[in-house]
Amino acid sequence: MTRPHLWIRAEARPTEQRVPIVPADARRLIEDGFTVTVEESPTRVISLAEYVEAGCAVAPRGSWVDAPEGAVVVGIKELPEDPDDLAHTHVFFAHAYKGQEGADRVLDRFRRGGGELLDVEYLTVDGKRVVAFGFWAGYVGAALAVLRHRGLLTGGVSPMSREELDAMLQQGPALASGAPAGATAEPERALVIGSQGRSGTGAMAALAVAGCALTRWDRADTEVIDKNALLAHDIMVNCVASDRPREPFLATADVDVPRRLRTVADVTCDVTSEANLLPFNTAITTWEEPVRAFGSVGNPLEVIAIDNLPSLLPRESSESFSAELTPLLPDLADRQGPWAASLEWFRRHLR
Ligand SMILES: NC(=O)c1ccc[n+]([C@@H]2O[C@H](COP(=O)([O-])OP(=O)(O)OC[C@H]3O[C@@H](n4cnc5c(N)ncnc54)[C@H](O)[C@@H]3O)[C@@H](O)[C@H]2O)c1
Repeated sequence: MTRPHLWIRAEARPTEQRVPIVPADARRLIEDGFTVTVEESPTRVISLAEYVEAGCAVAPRGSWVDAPEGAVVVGIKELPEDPDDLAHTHVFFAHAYKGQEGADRVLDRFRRGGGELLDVEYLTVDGKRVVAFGFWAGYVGAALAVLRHRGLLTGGVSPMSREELDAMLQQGPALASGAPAGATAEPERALVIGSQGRSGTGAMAALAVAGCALTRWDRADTEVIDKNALLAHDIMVNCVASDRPREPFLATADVDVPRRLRTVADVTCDVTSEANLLPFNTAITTWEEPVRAFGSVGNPLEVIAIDNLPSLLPRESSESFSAELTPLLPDLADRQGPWAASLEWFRRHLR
């Protein structure tokens, strides 16, 4: 069976520490007959030595442009601006099929160079995505909401390890001011909407580590939205994959009513979409300024809507992404299964 040469490129973004294939999986692929080359990278969370130990060849950063014909270049986020023409097969998240900014230029680069895009977002089986970062997105989003609620998130955020994050979560809920000595703090009430999905599962896991009292809602629980029940939580995490407009979970009018709810993590980040289920917020927040406040000073509703949450836990995100991608790679040479589905999207958009 043909095994293509996999070329793990260095990520172009200076803040991106993730990698699509981790050394343990690279080793398995090499044992299975693949050749794996890994580029040097100043940002990757995993050291080059671990790849060398696994049997990978090493190449300079950005040398994929001269990779042998037939090599498949694997990355996570966007390619660098150069070169103009893309001649290889590339596996990454290109965000090129929904009219996104810069999408035409990406497709033009493939058109001119004769290369091929196998976008990870479109690797599907029976229409369902098979490689995604959802779990860790939900985990980090929920964790940041808890830390904010406890007064432990006051500035920007940057990539960290799960151990660091969990250690902060395990400090437990803050005691109310004026509480008597020896009193124990009540766990925060936290609601996850979309709790059965990938990010919802991750959110539930982080909230459990934090010791919160959990409520989980999925589709059946939001057919009729019990607004009073929703507002009686301290923390809400929105993990819903929503593709059409419907009754919002929280409307602008809900921001100014008396409510217990104070902190929202919008993992979904559909902030500019007509499917936005939290329409009082129309912009993402950032690593530098993760929190935006709505409502009055005495009754704020604080929202965290960071759209690159998995990059904040680069090692765990890389490991789970690699675990999902690696079993698909034996079908890559023949463009079978999910590869055929992704290739079909590319061909349709290249016309
Ligand atoms: N912020 C980030 O960094 C980041 C990273 C990854 C994914 N995401 C986004 O998070 C969202 C969820 O992704 P996922 O991988 O967890 O999706 P998923 O398909 O695994 O899960 C979505 C869940 O939402 C539920 N759901 C759908 N409509 C609902 C409704 N009206 N009420 C209640 N539940 C409903 C589904 O039943 C499912 O359980 C997507 O919009 C995705 O783009 C954001």
